[in-house]
Parts: sequence; C-alpha cells; structure tokens
Amino acid sequence: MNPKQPLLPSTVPSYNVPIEDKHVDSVVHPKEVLRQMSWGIFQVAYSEPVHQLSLGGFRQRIRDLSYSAPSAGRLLLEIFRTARTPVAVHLLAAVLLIIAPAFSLYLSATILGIVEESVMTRRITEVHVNLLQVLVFMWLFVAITSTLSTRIMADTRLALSGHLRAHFLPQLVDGRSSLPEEYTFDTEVPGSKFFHEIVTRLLRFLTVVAEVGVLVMIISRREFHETRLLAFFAVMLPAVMLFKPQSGFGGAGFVFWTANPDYYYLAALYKLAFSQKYRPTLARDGMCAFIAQEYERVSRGLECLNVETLTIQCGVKVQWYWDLTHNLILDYPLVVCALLIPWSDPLSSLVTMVLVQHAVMTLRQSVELLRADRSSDTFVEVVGQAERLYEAIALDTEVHHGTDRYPDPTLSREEGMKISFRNVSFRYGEDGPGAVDSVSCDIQAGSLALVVGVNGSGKSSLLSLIPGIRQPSKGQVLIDDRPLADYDVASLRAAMACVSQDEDMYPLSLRANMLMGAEHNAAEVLERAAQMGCATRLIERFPSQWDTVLDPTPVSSQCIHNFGYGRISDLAWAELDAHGPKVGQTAVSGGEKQRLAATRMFARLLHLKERVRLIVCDEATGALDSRAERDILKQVKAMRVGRTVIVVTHRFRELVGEADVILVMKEGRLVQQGTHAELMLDERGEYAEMYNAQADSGL
Ligand SMILES: Nc1ncnc2c1ncn2[C@@H]1O[C@H](COP(=O)(O)OP(=O)(O)OP(=O)(O)O)[C@@H](O)[C@H]1O
Repeated sequence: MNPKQPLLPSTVPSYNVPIEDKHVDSVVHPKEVLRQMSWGIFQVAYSEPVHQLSLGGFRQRIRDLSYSAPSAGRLLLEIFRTARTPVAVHLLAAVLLIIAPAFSLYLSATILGIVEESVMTRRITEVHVNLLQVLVFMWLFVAITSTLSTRIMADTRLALSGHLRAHFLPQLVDGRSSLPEEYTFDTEVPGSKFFHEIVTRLLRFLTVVAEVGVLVMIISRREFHETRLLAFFAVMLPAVMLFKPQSGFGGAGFVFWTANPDYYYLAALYKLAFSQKYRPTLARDGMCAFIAQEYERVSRGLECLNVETLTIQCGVKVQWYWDLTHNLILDYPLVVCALLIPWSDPLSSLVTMVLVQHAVMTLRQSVELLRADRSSDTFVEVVGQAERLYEAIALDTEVHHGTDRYPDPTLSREEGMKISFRNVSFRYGEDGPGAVDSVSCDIQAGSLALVVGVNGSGKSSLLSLIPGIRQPSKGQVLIDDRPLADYDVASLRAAMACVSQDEDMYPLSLRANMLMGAEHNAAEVLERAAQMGCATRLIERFPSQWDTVLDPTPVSSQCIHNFGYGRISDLAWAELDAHGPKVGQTAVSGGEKQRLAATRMFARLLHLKERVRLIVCDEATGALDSRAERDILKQVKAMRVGRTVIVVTHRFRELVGEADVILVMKEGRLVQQGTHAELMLDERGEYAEMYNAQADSGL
C-alpha cells in the first residue's frame, strides 16, 4: 500500500466523494505487492504483504534483530527489576497458556485412544474407567487454568503498566520544552507495549509450535492412511491460514478512482443540492428541479449508485482456489476425512475424524492470533522499540547549561536581571523560518522594557531565548553579563516569572496550578494573586472554586470493557457516575483564561518573592477588556522593585511614558530602540507609524 494514497472513509457513499483520478505509485513498500481490480466503474488498488522467504530478507532481519538485541535485553532486564512479582506472575501465566491447548489436544487423543481400544476389543476394564475419569478431570483443570491465566495476564499487565510509568517518568521528564513526536509517551506506557508484544508474540508462536508438536506425536501413533491425513492437516492448516490473501474486514486497505465523467458530474450535483453555500442561489434561480432531474438521469446510467466504499473493500477478491482450500481445510475437515473411510477401518476413521476436528479448531484459533500479529508491527520493529525508549531517555535538552547557580553574587544586581542579546539569530528547526535576525541590545537591570512590532515580527521568539527554552542559532544571550549557557537552568528559571498570550491551565486543580507544590501561606497567596490577576469573581463562580480542574484528563481505566471481564452492569455504571471522578470540562473565554494565567504568574511572584528578578508578560493581556488589562499591568508595575520587567503588547500607548527602553521588532530584526521620546523623533520610523496608528484608532 502506498502510504501517500488516502484511504477514503468507508462509510461515505462513493457518489458523495469526488476524488481525483489518482495513479497508484509504482514505488510500493518492499514488503507489499500491489493488486488492482475493477469494481463497477471504479478501479481499485490495494496492497498485500508479501511473505518474504528470500535469504537476503532473512539475513537483513537477523541483522536488524542483532542490532536491537542489546537494548531489548537491557529493557527486558530493567522491566523485570522494576516489577519482579508482576513480571514473574505474568510469565508463569503465559507459560501455562502455551501448554494448555497442546495438553488439551493430547488429552483428547488419549481419551479417544482408550475409547477406540475399548470398542475394538469390546471390553472396558476398571482401569480404563478410572483412567478416563482422571483424564476428564485433567481436562477440566486445563480449562480452569487457561481462564485464570488469561485473567492473571490482564491484571498483571495493568499492574506492570503502573510500575513502568512510575519508573520511566522521572527519566523522561527533563527541562525540554517538548519531546520530538516519535518519543512522546502521553498515550503509551514506556516499555509496556514492548514487553506485552514480545510476550504475546512468543506465547502465540510457541502455542502453535506446541500444538503442532502434539499433533505430530499423535499422528505418528495412528494408522498409515490416517497418519498421512493428519500430517496433511498439520501442514496445510497453518499454511492456508497464514498465506491465504485476506479480503473484507481486516483485509487490505485500498484506493479507488474512476475515469468516468458522469461520476464526477453526479458528485457535483449532489454537492450543489445539499451545500448551504449554493442552495439559496439555486432556489433563487429556480434551478432545484433541474438539479433533481439531472441527478436522476445520470444516476440511472451509473451502477456506482449503490456501491459504497465498504462494499468495494469486501469485494477485494481472493482467487477461487484459495477460498476452496480454506473451506475444505478449515470449515469442512470432516469431508476430507470421510474420503478416507473406504481405505481404513470405519471406527478408526471415526476417531481420526474427531481428532482432526478438535485439532483444526485448536490450531485455527492459535494461528488466527499469530496472523493478527503479522498485520501489525513486525517482530523486528517491536524489538526496536527498546532502542526508541532509550534514545528518548538519553535525549539531551535543546539548550546546554552550566552548573553555576543564579544569581551570581559577584555580577548580579539588586535592581533586577540584566539581559543582553549579542548578535542573536534564531530559526525554528534547521530548515525552518528565521524568526530572529542578528538582534543586539541590552535590557538593563531594573528597567521596564517594552517590545513592540507587528504580528510575526519575532517578539515571542526573541523572548523565548531568555529562559533557555530555545537555543539561538547564532550569537549569544547574556544574563547579568555572563553567558546564559554558564548557568544552572533550574536556578535561572526560578528567578523568572513569565506569562504568555495563550497559556493553558495544567490539567490540575486551579489551586495546584497556582501553587505548584508551594504550601507556604497558600490561602493568602491564592487570595492575593487572584485579586492581582482580576480573577477573584471568576474563581468564585466555579462550583468547586479553587478545586476546579478546567480540563481534566480523562481517566480511561475507570472501567475495563470487553477485556476478559464481560459486560458492565447498569448498576455498576450508576455507582461510577455517583462516586467516580468527574471529568467534565469547564469552559472559559480567552480573556478569562488570561486572567487565570496572570493569577498564576502573580502567585509565583508572591511565593518566590525576591528570588524573582525578571517578569516577562508576552501579550498576556491581549484578550482582556481594557479595564482588566490596565489593572493587571498596574499590578505588574507595582511588582517592579528589584525586578526587570519586559512587556510585549500591541496596545502599548499607556505604557510608553514609563518604559525605560522600547524595542521595535520588524521581520525578526530589531529596527529601533530607545525611549518613546527618542523614537518619536523619527516620524517615518516603524515605531512612530505604529504609535500614530494606535492614536488614530483610539486604542
Ligand atoms: N513554533 C514555531 N514553529 C515555526 N515557526 C514559528 C513558530 N513560532 C513562530 N514561528 C514563526 O516565527 C516568526 C516569528 O513569530 P513570533 O511568534 O516570534 O512573532 P510575534 O512577533 O511574537 O508575533 P505575534 O505578535 O503574532 O505574537 C513568524 O514568522 C512565525 O510564523
């Protein structure tokens, strides 16, 4: 399957989906073969995996496996050390599950053997009866063991996930602003999928091996004809199941296209008839009847009218001989066995037939599971997941930091943090757009700096370099005249209180958001911070007030559906509703969100007190009404003593009088800097234009 080809949603009627005439790439995945077929007016293309039996492919896989093996071994060992008991119990249950079906097959063969012998000799001894009883009890025991083992495996898997989360989380959380996409573990428990897939695949493979082994043992004891028959089934069944091309649900993904112009015309008519965009005009011009007539006329000639994409998928045909072989081996094994009756003893044939039926049922189930594995990641890919986890753990933070704690007693000043940019450039990614271009300036300790510029001029990008979230691609950022990279990043960030324009609350209670672990004077800090952030009334409005979680994380493990535990009763659901965690979201407007973000920043300031030497407000009040914006900025200014303050805002007129320096950004460059009076001298300059535009619009 060419991954670039879109897979159309199967529930959408095909006449509703005008798609371009797409030609299927001749470059296909090496493990797949492209097939095409006609379906009505459509051409359908889909890919199927090819069973690579080539020596080269095999060698490559061995090479890949041996490459990933050390990490995989290390991870398996680490998982075992992290949760010895769940892992040991899980593995024990897995071993029992491997043995159970093969043992059950062996028991049924033994029981049938005893029955056969008794009927042949027309004599059933007490020994036979006792043996039969023991065997039946053993059978029962196997059934119970299998059920229990399945449940134990499910339980231990959950327990193991908990252990692994707790074990790997501290290793994966560091100062990075984000992990690359391939290393995110927000939906995946690190190591869990790896462990589970390895165990399950080995379990399924060994189950089939054990079943085939027992079958071979049984075969070797039967009559010659029957031996051949059983051997035939033992080989053919896995072969048919593994290699037969699949159709219908679970089959290959597909693309379809047509060169039939009527199809596209029909699609256009359909869109015209139902799109809100065109209907008023159609009605106004009296064209509705025409559309209906045309649709009827064209659709009569098109057989695609009743064809849905789903039907196409089911119609992906498998050659007839595969279907026939599949039916004979899997669905009608008794028919094949019956063919042997003329050549063997009828009783013996009967016993063989029962055995074959049982063996087919058992093997079929196991091979189906094995086949299901093959449609997902390959074993080599699963083993490679260990590599990915260790790479994520070993990832370095984007910015390299030193060990010197901030503030530096020899350089830092009481007035606040001094920030200097020396020819600083920054771009997003190696080939990404240049956001900051050769900026050089000083923001003196204790000053109020205003950063202005049109959208996209690089203001936020420049400020993101100060807490060391991003690394300049060129130049240097100095903090108190010393390279930022010399400082220990945690102590540096503890000296900053930043708030940006689109800041979300963490999925924790508002209290936790504001305090983030700080317990000292909590109530006082919260009350004061809410006042400063203009959020007191807002928080009082929430039913749970400070305990409100605005966007709670859904707790997916509140119930386990269809996972070995069957249906969940209505009563149980009601209990969960009554006592379970409430996961509803609380909607807040953009302005309310900014009030809460400002409150969080003030809470940080109140808590960390004089440790904070820099305040950065990056368009943090853009969505607020003008009164709230004025109040919040007033509070920020009131916190200036002993701190440098940087404010980015598009409505800057009220602040210009107090600003010690105004930095004017344009297309990533710092085009002007100075006080308001100095900048206004250049009447045609960027700053004067922006200022006058604001004055004209009354902002
Ligand atoms: N995460 C990102 N990835 C790639 N490009 C980005 C990213 N963030 C910003 N940019 C680009 O960098 C340039 C500068 O953006 P930046 O957000 O720094 O400007 P700004 O002056 O703060 O804009 P605004 O006033 O709209 O907030 C823009 O061209 C923007 O498209």
